Amino acid sequence: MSTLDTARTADTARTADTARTAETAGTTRTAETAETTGPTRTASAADTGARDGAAAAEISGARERIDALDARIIALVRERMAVSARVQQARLGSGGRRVSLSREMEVLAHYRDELGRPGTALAMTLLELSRGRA
Ligand SMILES: O=C(O)C(=O)C[C@]1(C(=O)O)C=C[C@@H](O)C=C1
Repeated sequence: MSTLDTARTADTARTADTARTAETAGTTRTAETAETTGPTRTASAADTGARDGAAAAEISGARERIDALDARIIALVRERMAVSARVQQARLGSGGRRVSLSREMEVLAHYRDELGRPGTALAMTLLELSRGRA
């Protein structure tokens, strides 16, 4: 099995797991419930940088949502890498090249138009990951 195949198999399993986890987090755990459903303790001011308990609880809840969003983003990045690998294999298998510079310019322009200059950097990182040279 090639490295890409192995990566894809792992990706598929991880994507499904992460999607389920994110879904559960999104539907059952909100900023309001996070502090009461936490494992053993509520957020302290020291953990969050907040100066009172209410702010600490709000920050703690928001951080749980951010963690859930990050898990979904990472799953999507892995899914993107798997789809990109298929495109590259199809092109290489037909005698073409791994890289399509004109398509990369389109992807970069899309992210720049949506997110500005940092969007270009983000797209470059995604392309680097997707080309398998990270
Ligand atoms: O769209 C393609 O032709 C791809 O190969 C996918 C992709 C990408 O990840 O977006 C990856 C490599 C190419 O250089 C261009 C784009």
